[in-house]
Amino acid sequence: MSATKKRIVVAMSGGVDSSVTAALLKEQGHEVIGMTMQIWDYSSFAEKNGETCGSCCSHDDVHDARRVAESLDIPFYVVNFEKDFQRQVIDRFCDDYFAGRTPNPCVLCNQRLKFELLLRRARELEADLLATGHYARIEREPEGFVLRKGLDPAKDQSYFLFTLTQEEMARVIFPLGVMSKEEVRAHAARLNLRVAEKAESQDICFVPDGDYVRFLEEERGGGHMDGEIVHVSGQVLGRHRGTYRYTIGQRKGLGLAWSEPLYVVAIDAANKRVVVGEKPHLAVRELRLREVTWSLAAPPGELRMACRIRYRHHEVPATVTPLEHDEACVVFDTPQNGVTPGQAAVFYDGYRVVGGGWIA
Ligand SMILES: Nc1ncnc2c1ncn2[C@@H]1O[C@H](COP(=O)(O)OP(=O)(O)OP(=O)(O)O)[C@@H](O)[C@H]1O
Repeated sequence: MSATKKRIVVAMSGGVDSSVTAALLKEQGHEVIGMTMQIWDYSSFAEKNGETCGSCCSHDDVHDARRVAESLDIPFYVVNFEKDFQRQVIDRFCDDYFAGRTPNPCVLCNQRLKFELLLRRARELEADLLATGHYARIEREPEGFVLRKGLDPAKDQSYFLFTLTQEEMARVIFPLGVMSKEEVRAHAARLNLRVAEKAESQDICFVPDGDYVRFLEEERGGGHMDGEIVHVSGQVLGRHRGTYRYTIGQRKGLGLAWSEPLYVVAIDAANKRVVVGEKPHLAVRELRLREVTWSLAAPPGELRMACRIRYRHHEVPATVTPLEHDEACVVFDTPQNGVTPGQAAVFYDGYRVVGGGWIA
């Protein structure tokens, strides 16, 4: 194989982005191999609910990915990671909700499945690289690999990728990171890919109808997290049917009569309490992170950075101090609403991802 021609495994979901990724790499003359992870038994959902609905792990999508691979005339493999997905993503998703947190399963799926297990499979096939259709960029700088935001601000997915290590970044490419979604769709049309008009995938692929409460109760049963709704002053205002039904900042569906609008400001799962307060009670100046990872080495002391506390949050200036045991403390210049345990906080220096961790 020539120096520039590489063997590249493309993680194919059946969607537009990864299909275009595979097609462009093939067009550039690389040896491309398609690989799809079967991560969740979609048929059980469809059976229970009598529905059809595409998501990143449905059988329809495996079928679509296979069809695209056939049209590109590339080898195609399906790897069954259902057990790993259950253990590493779904179980933690449920654990988080039942512990009063609001999880972000996409980060874990990237970390544990795509860039650990799938990357390992790619290496077993002696591939030089693993490519995905993520909108982010990996660049090599003198001090090491650097993860950067995708150029299209509306599509940037760097937030979901903050856990990438140097070893992983050396073996992963994101060819779409320099493109806009329109450009990608135009490539799909030009390359005659039949997924060109396919809809975007769902937020949480294993909850295709968005009813995560039903999903949790099917997984773990309901009725054991019922308790009181309490005002920050200590006054009991009512009862709820499970702490996992609530998330920080939630205003709707509380069913409380009060002179001012009330928001969920804390979820105390140990005592099965949902704590509510007026809007000013949502503001948080400081938070603690656990399982913090840094793109390069952990900085020796505090750093000024821009911090994003959920995917659709505009990053805000903060001081981040690394602590022992992979923890960190973040102090915002201006208090932020909606600081939610279980979500990821990601630090940026301009376009560059410096690190991130899980809000404790
Ligand atoms: N089941 C899967 N098997 C293999 N790779 C996957 C799978 N799901 C997602 N990916 C990879 O991760 C990337 C990002 O996934 P995400 O769920 O964000 O999809 P997306 O942005 O809608 O992309 P696509 O249009 O390719 O579905 C995909 O482009 C693809 O490379």
